[in-house]
Amino acid sequence: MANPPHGGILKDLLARDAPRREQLAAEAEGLPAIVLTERQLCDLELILNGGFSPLEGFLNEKDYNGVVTDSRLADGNLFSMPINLDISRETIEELGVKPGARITLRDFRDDSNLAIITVDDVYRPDKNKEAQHVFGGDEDHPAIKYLYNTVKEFYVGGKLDAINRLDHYDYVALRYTPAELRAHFEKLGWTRVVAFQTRNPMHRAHRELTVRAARARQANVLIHPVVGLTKPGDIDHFTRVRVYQALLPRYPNGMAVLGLLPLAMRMGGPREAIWHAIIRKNHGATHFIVGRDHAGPGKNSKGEEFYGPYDAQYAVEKYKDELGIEVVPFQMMTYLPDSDEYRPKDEVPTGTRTLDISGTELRNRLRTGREIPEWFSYPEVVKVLRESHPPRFQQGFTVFLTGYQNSGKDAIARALQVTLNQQGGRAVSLLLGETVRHELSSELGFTRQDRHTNIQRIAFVAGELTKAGGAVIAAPIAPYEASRQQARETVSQFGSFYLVHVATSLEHAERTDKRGVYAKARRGEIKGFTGVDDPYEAPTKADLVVDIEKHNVRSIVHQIILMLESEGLLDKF
Ligand SMILES: Nc1ncnc2c1ncn2[C@@H]1O[C@H](COP(=O)(O)OS(=O)(=O)O)[C@@H](OP(=O)(O)O)[C@H]1O
Repeated sequence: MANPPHGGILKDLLARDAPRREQLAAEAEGLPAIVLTERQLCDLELILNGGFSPLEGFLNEKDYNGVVTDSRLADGNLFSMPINLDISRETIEELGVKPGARITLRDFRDDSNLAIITVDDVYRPDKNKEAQHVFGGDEDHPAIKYLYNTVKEFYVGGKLDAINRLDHYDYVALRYTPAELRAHFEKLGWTRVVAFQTRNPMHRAHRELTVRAARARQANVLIHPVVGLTKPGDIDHFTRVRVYQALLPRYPNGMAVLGLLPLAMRMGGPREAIWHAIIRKNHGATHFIVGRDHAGPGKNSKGEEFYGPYDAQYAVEKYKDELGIEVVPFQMMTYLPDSDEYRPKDEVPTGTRTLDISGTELRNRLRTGREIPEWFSYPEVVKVLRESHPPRFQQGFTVFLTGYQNSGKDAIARALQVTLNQQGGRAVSLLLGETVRHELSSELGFTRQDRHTNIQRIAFVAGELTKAGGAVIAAPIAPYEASRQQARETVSQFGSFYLVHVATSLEHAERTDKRGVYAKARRGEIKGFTGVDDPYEAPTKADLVVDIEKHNVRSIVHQIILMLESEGLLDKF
């Protein structure tokens, strides 16, 4: 038998309401609807499937206050994380959200009606109190930032009627609801299950740790990674799930199961650890591993940790008896090269040589293509990570040239395109101002707003091509600093961005203008022309500044190539 759920009954609302499904679905069509955010959707999924048992809906004020202050629902049950449906004043007024009202909860991805909430109350939370009690109050904390910047002013409490389960299209077979996981354990004859929470790729240390935990308790292992929302900057869940799948055969046959958890993490350290334990208990696990700095958000702007390294372990220890899931605390695992084994840090005799590779170091090695040793990870795991993190010479990049019309930027861009084509290895895309104006921005003029829009369109396309591993050369005038900065931010999400200022003087550009565009502008036939009667804001933070009066196109292209080479982008093909 799997572990009984928190509160005694698994609140599988989907199963409970299945007999009334058609009736509820018809009712939902005629009700006002709230379209849920991504975080709310994650929360809803775990309310509907019983992952958050004993919750049957979003917290009303009484439950919320209890959870915030004492980690307890009004009925006394332990629950450490407030689960709220936040809503703006406008939505309240527009939809008539008031006690007794029934409101449909809708999925923003496909407009499907997922549930109906019967409003218990609508209340304004004390966000300062929530920030302080639940997350520790540090304003750099990501959940506190989210609370102040994104969470709406009011919370709606109320129980739910379930209509549809959320549709997923990735790794569907691995997304077990608590009931499904319980049935699976039952089928396997597992009675003792150690759950392992993770939002990172798993390597040898994690495999050793989970096997050790299971061995000591004669249990099996549930690898239960979060695939909902994790910390920004984490490796995406698609890659991670492929990693877990690659790792699974490294466990003794039949020892471990992989199940995905659609949780929206808050990085709430101690509070989050208790919540995680409750969720795992609901999924049937009997044991739960809590490591160092469990669900911690890293460091604040002053470089300090938000929580003590073992605060999460102390917190779950405190509620051990009523949690009803045995918490397995563990220290960091470290590698002992002389005996070729992993051990928890506190079990390493003093003076013994140890080796570790930090997450940052791993990312560096992936980026540069440097070796990742077998003592650290399995080749099949490394292969998956390398596919998602190609070394620099396979990554995309954007070279963004800016300067006056006829500054030479177009000639440089064309010559650079040819040079990169000669090098091979990447598709090269050329986005000349002229081409973009024709193909993407033909309805735009040259007002500040239109020019900004034009540059952001270029940035969008450059970002997508960079993501796909291409080399992008863009060469609009791009006269405004703010537009260029925003373009840099857009592209940098996907790869390197280099701003090259073609700082040829206006006099030179105008004097050598064979097309007579400047002359037209001077005669007033073109209005608001850059350099004539519209400003060009010279970049303050260009990666390279070149000038066609000082160097010819060939040597400028060479300078750009040397810059790309020094970044490892042209290393080897
Ligand atoms: N008012 C005004 N100001 C600047 N440029 C003008 C203007 N009107 C038309 N053109 C012609 O448009 C081309 C430059 O467009 P860009 O997209 O590079 O400009 S911007 O970055 O959006 O500011 C560039 O075309 P080409 O000369 O063919 O490159 C300009 O000559």
